[in-house]
Amino acid sequence: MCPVLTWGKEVKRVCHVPVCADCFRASSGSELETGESPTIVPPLIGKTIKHLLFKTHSGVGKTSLLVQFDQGKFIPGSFSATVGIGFTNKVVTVDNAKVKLQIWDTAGQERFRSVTHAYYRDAHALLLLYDITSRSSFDNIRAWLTEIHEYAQSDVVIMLLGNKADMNSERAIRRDEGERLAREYSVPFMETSAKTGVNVELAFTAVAK
Ligand SMILES: Nc1nc2c(ncn2[C@@H]2O[C@H](COP(=O)(O)OP(=O)(O)OP(=O)(O)O)[C@@H](O)[C@H]2O)c(=O)[nH]1
Repeated sequence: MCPVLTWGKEVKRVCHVPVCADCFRASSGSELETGESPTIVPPLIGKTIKHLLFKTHSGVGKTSLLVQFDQGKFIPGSFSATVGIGFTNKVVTVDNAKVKLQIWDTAGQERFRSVTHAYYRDAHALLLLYDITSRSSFDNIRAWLTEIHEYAQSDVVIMLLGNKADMNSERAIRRDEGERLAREYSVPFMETSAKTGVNVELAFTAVAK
C-alpha cells in the first residue's frame, strides 16, 4: 500500500518513499523512465509559518496558551517567566497539507526588546495577547501595535487575542472593546482561553490557512 502524499506549496525534499508505478504517476503527474526505481520524494512539510507570540503584560497567559496548543492541556499556576526568546515547533494539517508552525515565544520585558526586534522581521504572524481581566494589559496594546508596525514586515499577519475568556465574571475588558481596537488597526481579533482551550487552535492555525 502506498502512502497518501500531500504536496505542499514549498516542497522540501527530505525523504524518499518507495511507491508503485500507479501511485508515482498519480503523485508526480509523470511516467517512470525505463529502469527508474519507483520512488517519489514527498514533502515532509508543505510550508513553515513563523509566529511570534507576545504578551503585553505579565501574567496574561502566554505560556499557558502555548502549552494548551502544544499539549492540549491547561496546567494551572504561573510558569517561570520567559527569558529572552524560546520556540516551540508544531506540525498541523491544514486543508490536507502539513504545515509547520514555529512559535517564537517572547519575553515582553524591556531589556529583551532588542532581541525581540530581530525576530519581528522574520515572522509571518504576530499574536498579541492581553488578559480580559486586566485593564492595564489591554492599555499596553496600542504601544505594542505601534512598535510592531515599525519593525515587522508589511505583509505580516497581526492577530489580537483577549485571553482568559473563561473568567467572564472578572472581566475588565468588554468583548466589543477588543473588537473596536482590532478594527481600528485592521487586525483579526478573538477571545481565547488557555484553560478551556476555546479558540486556541484557531488562533494558531488561522494564519496557516
Ligand atoms: N482562568 C484562566 N487562567 C489562566 C488562563 N491563562 C493563564 N491563566 C493563569 O494565569 C496565570 C499566568 O499564566 P502564564 O501562562 O504563566 O502567563 P505568562 O503570560 O506566560 O506570564 P509571565 O511570563 O510570568 O509574565 C497562571 O496562574 C495561569 O494559570 C486562562 O485562559 N484562564
